[in-house]
Amino acid sequence: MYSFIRPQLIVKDLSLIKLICIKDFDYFKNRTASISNEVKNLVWLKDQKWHEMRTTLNPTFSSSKMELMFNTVSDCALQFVRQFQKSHGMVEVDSRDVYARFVNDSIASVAFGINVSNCGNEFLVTTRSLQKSSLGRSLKVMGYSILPRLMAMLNIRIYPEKCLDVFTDAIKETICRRDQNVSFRMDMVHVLLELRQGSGIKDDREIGEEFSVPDEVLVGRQRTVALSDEDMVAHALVFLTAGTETTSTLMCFMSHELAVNEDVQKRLRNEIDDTIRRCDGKITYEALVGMKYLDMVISESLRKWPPQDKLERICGKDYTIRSEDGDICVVLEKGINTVIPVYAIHRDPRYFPNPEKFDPERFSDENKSNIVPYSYMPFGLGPRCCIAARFALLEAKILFFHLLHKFELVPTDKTVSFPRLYGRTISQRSRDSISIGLRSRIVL
Ligand code: HEM
Repeated sequence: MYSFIRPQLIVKDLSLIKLICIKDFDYFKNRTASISNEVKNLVWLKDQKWHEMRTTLNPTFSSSKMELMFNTVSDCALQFVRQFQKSHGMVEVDSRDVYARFVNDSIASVAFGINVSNCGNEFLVTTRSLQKSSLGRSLKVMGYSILPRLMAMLNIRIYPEKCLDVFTDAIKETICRRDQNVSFRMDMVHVLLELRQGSGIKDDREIGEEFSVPDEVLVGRQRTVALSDEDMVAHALVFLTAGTETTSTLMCFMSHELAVNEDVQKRLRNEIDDTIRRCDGKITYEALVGMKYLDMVISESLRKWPPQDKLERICGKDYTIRSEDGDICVVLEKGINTVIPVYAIHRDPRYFPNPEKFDPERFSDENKSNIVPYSYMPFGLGPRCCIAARFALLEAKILFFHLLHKFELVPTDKTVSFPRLYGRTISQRSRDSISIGLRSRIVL
């Protein structure tokens, strides 16, 4: 999209990728998604401010916070599964649509503290309108990334004011209720409120149990800035926009792979049945994160269908890359856009033999050490990697746990063998609707 404005360099060399994303981070600025503290216009934070905000927000997504949010997300997943249990026989669903609804509900629930099914349609309709891509909005986002000051001076808004009012009212109402102790729930609003009040920050356990979570998520744990109510609205909105399409895309493609790979689905269902038996019928957080095959299936879905198909970094200063013996390899000029083609690397047979095959075994304990460093990056790399990787994995794991406990996923007449992708969207989306049949299981 930006290639006609900035020269682009497509980087496939893994050592160069490491350099751009991790090592020489100061030279390479992020290009796409970012945390923002400006609710009206999605202004990317400048480096120092970004760093302060990122270290402030990191604890929101630590493993210990995920454990605390587990019940809230699990309730959303159970509610989602129950709606299909009401129908008899096989239910055919357009998975893109139903997962988008689930992810919306769960992020609304944890980031805005509201129960979508109780709060009427307005929130949902507004969220949908926010997520519809339009040329006008893409141009505004582009304008903000190129000329942020001018765009702000002209008071050009990325989101319609009415739409922002709905979100602002929703979160302010929740903050008010929580401040007055009218309601309590362990969710992102609660963690953000703790940050605002300066309590509960010390973070503790940071275990990268899940294979897909990049270690760099652990970068910087110090809280450095105080949050205002306005900041909280902005963050909730960024979480909603950054987290919905990516996570529902993962769920969509994972469903497809499970429906067409019966053996994988059967093995996963056996793991689910064993786990629920061991937990006396009620899944716990420890049991969920201990499910190895579930983690392997999700990791392989993210390998074959990475929801964000490329990473982008702009070179912030003229930069010379030298080989180990000092020879000049590449000279990058300030302003060049380096693009890391995640999708292409994930399907490169040098790193993932037989890449079209959906094979969770690549991520088994025995095999995962063979994965070449920097060849697998569904959540990005380095200090700018996805802040909420753990939350996204939690949502996907708990959803598939409850879904496969009650249903078999089967192909329908409309299921295509090889979903085609849109070429020009930010996250990887299927051009064909991904139709899945949900056939009730007899659970003993
Ligand atoms: C399967 C689901 C998801 C995938 C595959 C994904 C992927 C990514 C990627 C590739 C990046 C850019 C990393 C880089 O440039 O190195 C990113 C950034 C980001 N993601 Fe995610 N994401 C997912 C879910 C979520 C969720 C659920 C949320 C929020 C609740 C979220 C919030 C963010 C934010 C705020 C950033 C910007 C971080 C920063 O600027 O420091 N993502 N994500």
